[in-house]
Amino acid sequence: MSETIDRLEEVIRIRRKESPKKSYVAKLRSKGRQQIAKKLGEEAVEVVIAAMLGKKKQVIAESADMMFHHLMLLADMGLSIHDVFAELESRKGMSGLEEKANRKDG
Ligand SMILES: N=c1c2ncn([C@@H]3O[C@H](COP(=O)(O)OP(=O)(O)OP(=O)(O)O)[C@@H](O)[C@H]3O)c2ncn1[C@@H]1O[C@H](COP(=O)(O)O)[C@@H](O)[C@H]1O
Repeated sequence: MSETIDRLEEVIRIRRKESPKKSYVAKLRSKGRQQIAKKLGEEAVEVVIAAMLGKKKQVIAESADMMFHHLMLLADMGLSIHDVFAELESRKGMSGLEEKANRKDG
């Protein structure tokens, strides 16, 4: 699982520098961060719709699209999914309700 993510992060890092004519990653990247973020939002909505319809296969496919675009957005910001994993790790053992109560303003 982590290997798949690591491989994909590496592919994205390399493909970002390709010609937009040859690579989807390069093409979307050339449109700017707003477009990457927009695409992530669209894919997330598609996951939600598939889930509401109870379509498991579609949820899997749309989740893959969403995760791929999330990795692209993180890469565009000089971040890695491992930064997100570290944040999740730091929350270990803390109830979501407790975390919410301790939150200042985000
Ligand atoms: N995992 C993915 C991946 N998942 C989704 N997508 C693309 O994300 C897009 C999702 O958009 P939509 O579903 O809305 O379909 P669309 O109609 O093409 O969307 P528009 O952008 O045209 O609006 C599609 O074009 C998919 O091909 C991906 N494109 C690339 N990868 C990986 O990235 C690697 C490098 O890709 P290139 O940069 O194209 O070489 C590939 O080998 C794959 O491993």
